[in-house]
Amino acid sequence: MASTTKPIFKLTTTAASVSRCSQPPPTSLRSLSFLRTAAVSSIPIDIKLSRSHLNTHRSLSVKSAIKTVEFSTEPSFSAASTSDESKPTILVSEKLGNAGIELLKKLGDVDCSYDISHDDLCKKISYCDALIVRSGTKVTREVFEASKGRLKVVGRAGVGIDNVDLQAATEFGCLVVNAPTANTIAAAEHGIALLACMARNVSQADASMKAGQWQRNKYVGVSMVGKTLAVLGFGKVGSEVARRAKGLGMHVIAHDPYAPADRARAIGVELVSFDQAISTADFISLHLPLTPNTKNMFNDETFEKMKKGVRIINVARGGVIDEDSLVRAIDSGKVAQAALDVFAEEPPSKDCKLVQHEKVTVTPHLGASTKEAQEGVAIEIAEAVIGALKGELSATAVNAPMVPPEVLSELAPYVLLAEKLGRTAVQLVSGGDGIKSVKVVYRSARGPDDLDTRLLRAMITKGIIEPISTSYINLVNADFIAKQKGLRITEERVVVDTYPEFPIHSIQVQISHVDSKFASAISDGGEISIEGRVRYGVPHLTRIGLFSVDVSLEGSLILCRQVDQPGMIGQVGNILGEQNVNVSFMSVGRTGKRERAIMAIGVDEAPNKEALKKVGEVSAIEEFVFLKL
Ligand SMILES: NC(=O)C1=CN([C@@H]2O[C@H](COP(=O)(O)OP(=O)(O)OC[C@H]3O[C@@H](n4cnc5c(N)ncnc54)[C@H](O)[C@@H]3O)[C@@H](O)[C@H]2O)C=CC1
Ligand SMILES: O=C(O)C(=O)COP(=O)(O)O
Repeated sequence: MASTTKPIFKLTTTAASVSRCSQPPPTSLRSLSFLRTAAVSSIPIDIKLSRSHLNTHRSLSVKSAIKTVEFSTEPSFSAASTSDESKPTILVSEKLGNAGIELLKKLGDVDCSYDISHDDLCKKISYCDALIVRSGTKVTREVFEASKGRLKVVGRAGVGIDNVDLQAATEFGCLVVNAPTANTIAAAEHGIALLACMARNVSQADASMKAGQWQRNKYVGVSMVGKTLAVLGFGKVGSEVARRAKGLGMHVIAHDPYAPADRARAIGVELVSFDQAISTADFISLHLPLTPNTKNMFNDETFEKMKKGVRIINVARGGVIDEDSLVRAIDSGKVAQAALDVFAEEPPSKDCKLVQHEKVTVTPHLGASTKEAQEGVAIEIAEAVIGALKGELSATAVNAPMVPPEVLSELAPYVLLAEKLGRTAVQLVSGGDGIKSVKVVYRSARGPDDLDTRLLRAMITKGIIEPISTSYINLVNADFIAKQKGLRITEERVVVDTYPEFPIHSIQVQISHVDSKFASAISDGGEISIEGRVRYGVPHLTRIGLFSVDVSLEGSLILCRQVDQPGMIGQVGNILGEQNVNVSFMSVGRTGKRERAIMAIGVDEAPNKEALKKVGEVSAIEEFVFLKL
């Protein structure tokens, strides 16, 4: 079993045509919006651009993380690869619909180890690239640790992700995706089923008849029509419950601080405060996620505020109710009945008082369990996991920014520029107290609200941190790792008068409070400052400190500062040529004729020490630095 796969961040794209002018006119940008299928998940980047403007169909492959000092790249998994070795292993730990399993099988080896123990999960996980769970599997920090960095994605085949340690997932750079829509109706229908069942004592009467009784007087119920139902958590399930309850003739109110008022209005539901909701309702139906805020939200104090004889339905999460408090509230008569699909601990203990209570109707977490919902969820999660494994950014990512495909396609060339700038800037640092403060300035014709820079910031962070650490950084963990390392990244957006079709004109990276091994990279403010732009779809370095240059950020780079004079390019070129080092780009920026100049030389091969020594010995060269991009 190959265990060498690493998180990937992969953008795969083909340029139909690219203009050769330095700033392609707006029309050619449209042909540059070639990244429709650009995909992002994690590192390293592998970008392939077909440069058809050269009419050679030469494939330009930019492997970003391959030449750094402390960071070696093991073969990265690519879903496009056909070799079995690179097939991902997908562990499915709970029953998943067949349609989803079939989809997964097309991509990788699927191991259906249903109801696997936690210990066995920890043993298996280091061979798995993806894990698919429902609510029964606890994906703890231990699981991520045991995965040893191989696990790239956890797919939650359903909505609630309270059984996944999101913080640990993020720290380990593991994407978590869920399937948030396919079981909404099933859960709402189950909520309504429990509501009606409870109001009319269906389960109790059924059990009594099966025990040979005929107790018509004992099981007189209450009517629903005209009663007030408070929906707590007016999200997908909550609003579908509300819609159905309206159909039953109920007066529906809801509490949800984040719910849009127009959705409530459209369904005919009044949004009210928490206290108003719980104190006026005859029935309360819970549809909140389990979070630190909602844990034990229903406790002695909240039950006290409720109307005497209230009835409670919980199809959300057991943990939002303090179960001992609920038992007390039922026994005191404050709560007349409860209907519960979910429990703080699942399955609950055999002697769980709520399960045994005659005023409580229970089901074993069946909210999502309809054939239709399970097939839907299976397909939804399989597609999300497959996308993530292929390197696409998921629309249902739970612990990473969701970048819409159209934004992603626009930003793709700038993503590479961002990482290269970060990588270049960090190599210019020679000392100081470590890198603590980085400022990124985006120059763009677009207003600040029209530019989503999270992806770029993540890649700059990756470029800065990876060469100086052993961490693998991707969109999921970039902000976390930066924070952990005490790295403060601030962003500034400057509106410039240029083509608005281009999302970004230039990106500038400044590192302050550090010394530089190349003094010319220090700008007026005393910080290391470099700037870059995308030209012909390729990242270019356009400024170092106070000097303008124009050199493609590919391969390696030699930066020399010299007194501007004839013959310099020839001298350095000869030294490199003697060592068979191919020069790909050369650019000179100077403060004025015969004054200080910076020569930026792009080289395909890394020059050996002897060549670099000779470059340093050229008398007019005052300082130089060699950077691996
Ligand atoms: N029993 C079962 O089998 C199923 C249970 N569920 C659970 O149902 C719950 C709701 O699921 P969805 O509607 O799909 O999620 P959702 O995310 O669409 O809705 C949750 C709503 O709760 C609101 N909310 C969050 N904190 C709140 C607070 N403190 N007070 C009031 N409202 C708050 C949010 O603003 C959101 O609108 C989740 O806990 C989910 O896990 C969902 C499907 C099946
Ligand atoms: O989607 C949810 O939040 C659910 O609670 C459904 O859970 P399940 O997938 O049936 O274990």
